[in-house]
Formats: sequence, structure tokens, C-alpha cells
Amino acid sequence: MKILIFPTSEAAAERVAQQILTTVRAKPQARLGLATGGTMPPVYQRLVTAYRTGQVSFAETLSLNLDEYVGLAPDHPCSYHHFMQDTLFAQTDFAPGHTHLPRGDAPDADVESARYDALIAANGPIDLQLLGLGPNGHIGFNEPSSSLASRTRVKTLTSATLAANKRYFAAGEQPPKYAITVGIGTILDAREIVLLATGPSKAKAAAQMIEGPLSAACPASSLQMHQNTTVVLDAAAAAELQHLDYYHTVHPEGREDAA
Ligand SMILES: O=P(O)(O)OC[C@H]1O[C@](O)(CO)[C@@H](O)[C@@H]1O
Repeated sequence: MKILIFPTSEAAAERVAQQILTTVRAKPQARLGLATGGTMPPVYQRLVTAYRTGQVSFAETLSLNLDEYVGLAPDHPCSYHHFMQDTLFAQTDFAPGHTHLPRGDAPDADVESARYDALIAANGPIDLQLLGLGPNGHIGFNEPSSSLASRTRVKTLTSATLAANKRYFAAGEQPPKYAITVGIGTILDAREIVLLATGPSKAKAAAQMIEGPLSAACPASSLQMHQNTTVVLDAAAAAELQHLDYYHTVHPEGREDAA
């Protein structure tokens, strides 16, 4: 893993956006694995700006998102379909038939998981997989105890994740208890992975992911096994790392201390 530590969350998001733009400019038909969650809007805003200013086109790009809540239809305001439409797809020239997420409202979530896994296999490998990080170390909705070889399937969300994501739902509305998520094995098949984690709530998970043992207790530690992963942190998310001299620290003026 290459670890980059930026002074601010804005600088970290900018670095991730630039990596996505570089991939799409080099290969307009790139297959992007995209992520949702509160960490991603600053990245997607930058992609939208790049599109609006003529710096990039996504017209030929394929996107395959990581996950969706079981039971939520695409038009539910808290569905990840809605999140992606709102923050990225409707604001750029992604072709509607090129943007994929698991269907949370499918009549049988297991059948839908198998369909989605086959879709990724048919279109893969993913060129660039974008990831956020759950405060409990999850990637996608691969909660602690997920098999490190898992494929797309239904996962039961932990109480910690339900509590963390409750803020995205209306008062009194319970977040779904299950999600369809691409598996860790599927994530590790990507040619390139970039994970973005910002803010103090990610510090413990970031330290376990980078410095902890490879373990299903921290699903993100599986990225230690991937040959082309960049982890982008802001200073708050890097606060619990013990070995700062192992990593690349990027200073406000852009100077980088090489690891
Ligand atoms: O960015 P957040 O909201 O902290 O979420 C962290 C991760 O958890 C998820 O919400 C679960 O998939 C991801 O979308 C996200 O990458």
C-alpha cells in the first residue's frame, strides 16, 4: 500500500479526484468501481467541475458501484442509487445504461447478488476501485468477519454501522438491516484501488487497516494483499498511525516527504 497523508480533507479529496480523472483520460472506457458515503461528495464535486469545464468526459465510462441497501428502491432518497444520481451521474455525461448498482428492491436479494456478481465478472476487471472506510474497518458493506475471499452477497449490517449511517435517514426512519455488497475478493480483483478516509472517526480503523494484522476483524486490512493500492488520509484520519516515517506526508505547499 502507498499511504499519502494530506493536511486537510479537501487536499485529500483533490488527490483522489485527480487519480480518477487521470484514469478516465487515459482510458475513456475505464470501468470504475464507485463508492458512496459522506466521504465521497467532495471527490464527486471535483469530477463534476472537471466535466463542466470540459476537462473530462464520462460518456464511455462504465461504473459499477459497491453496494445498496436491501429494501430501498432506486428513488428512495437514502438509496445509494439516489446518492449516485444526485452527486455524480445526473450532473455529468455518464450514459444511463453504463451506471450500475445492485437493486435493493429486487424480489430476491440473493438472486440479485448473483446477478450483480456475474455483471462485474462479465465487465471486469475493474480498472479503478474507489473505497471509503467504515469506522469499524468495513469496505463496501463488508463488515468485520467478512471472508477475505467473499464475492457479492447479502450482509447483515452491524449495530455500529447502523448507528453511523442513521444520520443519513429521516428522523424516526430505521436504516435497513441488510445490504447487498460486492465482496472483498471482488474488490481485490481491481487493477488499481484508491481508498479515501477523512476525519477523526476513521483514525482507529485506518491504523488497523495499515498497521494491524491481516484479519477479517478489519476487512480493510485485506488491502495489504493488493499490489496497487493507494490509501489517502487527512491528518485527522492518520492520527493513530504509529509509524509516520513509513508514509508519504504531503505538506500544505505540496512538498511530499517520501516514505
Ligand atoms: O463515508 P462514510 O459515510 O463515513 O462511510 C464509509 C463507508 O461506509 C459505506 O457507507 C458503506 O458502504 C460506504 O459507502 C462508505 O465508503
